[in-house]
Amino acid sequence: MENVNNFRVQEKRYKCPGDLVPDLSEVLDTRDPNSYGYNNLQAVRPDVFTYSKVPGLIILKDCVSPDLQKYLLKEIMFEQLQDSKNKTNLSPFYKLPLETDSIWRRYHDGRECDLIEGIPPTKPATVERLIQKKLRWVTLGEQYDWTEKVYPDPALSPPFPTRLASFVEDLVQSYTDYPKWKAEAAIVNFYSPSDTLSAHVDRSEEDLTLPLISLSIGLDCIYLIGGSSRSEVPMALRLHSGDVVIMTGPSRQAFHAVPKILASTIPSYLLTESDQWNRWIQTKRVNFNIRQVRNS
Ligand SMILES: O=C(O)CCC(=O)C(=O)O
Ligand SMILES: [Fe+2]
Repeated sequence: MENVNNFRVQEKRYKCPGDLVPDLSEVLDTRDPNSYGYNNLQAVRPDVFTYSKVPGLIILKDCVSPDLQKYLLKEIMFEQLQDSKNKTNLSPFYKLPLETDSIWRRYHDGRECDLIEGIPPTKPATVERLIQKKLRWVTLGEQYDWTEKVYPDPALSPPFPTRLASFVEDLVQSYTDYPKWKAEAAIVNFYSPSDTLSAHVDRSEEDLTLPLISLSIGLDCIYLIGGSSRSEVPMALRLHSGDVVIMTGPSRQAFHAVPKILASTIPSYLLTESDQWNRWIQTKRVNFNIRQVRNS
């Protein structure tokens, strides 16, 4: 049965519209010792787990403090998003205002009804719609060229945010065999409850054995990770705000996907800011996917 797409079967099982909740009875949850597969977790240290069926995967539960989570979200929304060197999925389609007039700042200042001009044939859209629905990713540091499928000249790229870099570099140093690993590029993914990310392997970096870091803030999600082919049945893992996953060893080149974002799971510590902020984060999962691009 080598060519049965077992990954697809599991994606379909968890994918469901908006606020609906799929059957979670076969989802591993590091916060619930009674959850499916919990007995296959090995605790390397308290709150640091490996999982026998996905060799190389390291799960760091609750690894990002609430203060650091808020700092990282603000760094992205207020600082990185206003820099035209950081590409977003909106960049080719809208005339995005930048710096202190950025779409986030307008949203945050109560100007969510402002219309942002589209680049023809794209029609204009409100700040509200761009921030709440259409913004799906922004890239940091070395900017991947999705058309040419390359990382362009590093000399032209904006600097990688320093606090994010040092935080994840310390994690890679502590938990993997790659002490010199450097955070050079990141894609920050924004998901609402109806958004998904389909099965893929990240293959654009020069050395595909170097670890890849995935840091999650906001709503919980179901993360699927399998093996080197789509025929392998993936494990389903519930990720919470503050969790980090390190894909190293064989898991670095394993198929993975996000078939479901779980509505109404926002931790209360993320809801202590302005009304606009709270209204935004309440329906978002923000994932920082961080890579070393160059062969050192
Ligand atoms: O959102 C996630 O947890 C995964 C994102 C991902 O796999 C990617 O950006 O390549
Ligand atoms: Fe990925």
